[in-house]
Amino acid sequence: MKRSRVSILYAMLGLVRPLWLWMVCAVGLGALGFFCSIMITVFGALGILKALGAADPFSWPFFFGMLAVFGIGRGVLRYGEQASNHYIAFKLLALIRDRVFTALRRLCPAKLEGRGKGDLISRLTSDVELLEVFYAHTISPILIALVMSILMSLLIAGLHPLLGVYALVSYSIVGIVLPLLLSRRCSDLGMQSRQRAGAFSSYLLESLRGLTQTLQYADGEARLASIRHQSEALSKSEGELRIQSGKGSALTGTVIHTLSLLMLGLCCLLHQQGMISSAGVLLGFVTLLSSFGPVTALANLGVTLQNTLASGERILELLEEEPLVEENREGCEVSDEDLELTQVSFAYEEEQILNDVSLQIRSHQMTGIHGPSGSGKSTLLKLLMRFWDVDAGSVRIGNDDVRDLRTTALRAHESYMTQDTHLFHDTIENNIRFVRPQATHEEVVEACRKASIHDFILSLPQGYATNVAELGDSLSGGERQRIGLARVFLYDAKLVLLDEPTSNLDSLNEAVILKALDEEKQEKTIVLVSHRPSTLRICDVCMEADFGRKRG
Ligand SMILES: Nc1ncnc2c1ncn2[C@@H]1O[C@H](COP(=O)(O)OP(=O)(O)OP(=O)(O)O)[C@@H](O)[C@H]1O
Repeated sequence: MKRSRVSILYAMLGLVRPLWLWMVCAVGLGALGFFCSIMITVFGALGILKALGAADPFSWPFFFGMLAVFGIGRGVLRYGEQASNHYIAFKLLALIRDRVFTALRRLCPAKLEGRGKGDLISRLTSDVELLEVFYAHTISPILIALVMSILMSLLIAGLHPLLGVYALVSYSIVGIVLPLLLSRRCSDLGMQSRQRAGAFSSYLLESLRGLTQTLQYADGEARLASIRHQSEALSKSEGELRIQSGKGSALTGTVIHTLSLLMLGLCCLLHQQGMISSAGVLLGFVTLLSSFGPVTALANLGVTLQNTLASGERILELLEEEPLVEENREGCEVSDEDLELTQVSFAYEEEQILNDVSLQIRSHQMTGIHGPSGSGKSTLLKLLMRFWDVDAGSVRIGNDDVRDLRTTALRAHESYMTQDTHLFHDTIENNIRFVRPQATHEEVVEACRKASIHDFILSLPQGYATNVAELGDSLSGGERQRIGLARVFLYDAKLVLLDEPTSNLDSLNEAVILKALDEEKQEKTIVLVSHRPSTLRICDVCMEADFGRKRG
């Protein structure tokens, strides 16, 4: 659902509430800074009038003193404004990143499984970065422009009320009408550019991951052509945004100078009517001309705001996305009893994978599951982990539906080894220990012996301290699989779910691992999915995965 720009702005502004004092500070310092800068020009005009003998409002020492005060004040105040704005912006970016990571934890794994990882990375990095523009360079300029427009209109009205009204209208044209006009002209460009950047990151990441496949099947040219095409499309939408931005600046400059010239004409007219002095003509003209700074900042926002709002929308989408599986924080503890599926039906969108399945898995036994590829064996394990919720029927441990169990208790009770073992950029030991950070080195070694990976680790240059990044992709599928198994042994959960734990192993390593599993099965409930008869042989019971899959 595409949300309105107002609602995005409202949601983004809501985040600033806890930092409102800093915002007041930024606006106050910014407005004073602009005031100093305008006064430098106004005092310059007064100095010219004094030099020409047309007016003598102050002495020369006072004149130069004030110029120095305004000059130095402008610099110091601008620094203070920028410091406050950036304090707000970076505090908020940290808060937003924290919220995004919390949202990802909530959505994981069901909502993230099919999602482009590059797009997620682009949301987490460049989209969040772009919000810096909003928090540091958008909110306070709007407020500063408002304060300064009122203040300067009142000051100019001191010369003649009509001039004050004209100044207010001029500020409104530059600060409100122009930004609205410019932002409308490139309304969809910002979103299009952010979406293209996300899709491009996804494609690049995917291409890097599949580099060996691409090389083997000579798909390089086609990939390169697609990368070129996407890169050109992205440059095109960014280029169009930049063109709009250039056109916007040109239009703003023209409008400001036209309004200033009209002001000069109006001042001359009032002077002819005897309503203002000749000094008033120069002062009115110079004051208006030099005071467009705050509203010009807004005119330029018209284009950049589109990009910022597009980023804001992509982040809000992620923050507000409803998880498929709601975490249970107050449910009951998990009992070490039989598992039971009663009339379970489950589909990934249209793909019906389990259809009215009822089965029982006895505790303290090893249950083997085999069956054709795609029949839903891994899906069954994920339902036992409650990575997804069933569409109909129930998954129970003892008397409790898994939906009623406290999710953290369920995770502590279960250990799930997937078909791919992901290794983090860390030492081999830490890659195993992270499942139980308080485990001793001896416990890690013991788990590795059970997983038949201890001798291999010792053969590495730095043994357990070897960083997997140093090994690059050189770890074989079987070695990765055994590291995954070592994690399972170290985690020591009551319910162990193993998805093809031996598919990449030679029979010697398979035998060591099966022996270790066999020794543990008295105290644990083990569910083992495998295509290998040699692995299934050690199971107490074996069942065929006949789950009634239907194609949508
Ligand atoms: N996150 C998902 N979204 C949509 N479809 C999915 C998802 N995960 C799996 N599937 C589909 O569900 C079907 C069953 O997958 P599952 O991994 O459970 O089969 P399996 O029996 O374990 O297969 P294998 O023996 O090949 O590992 C497959 O067709 C798969 O494409």
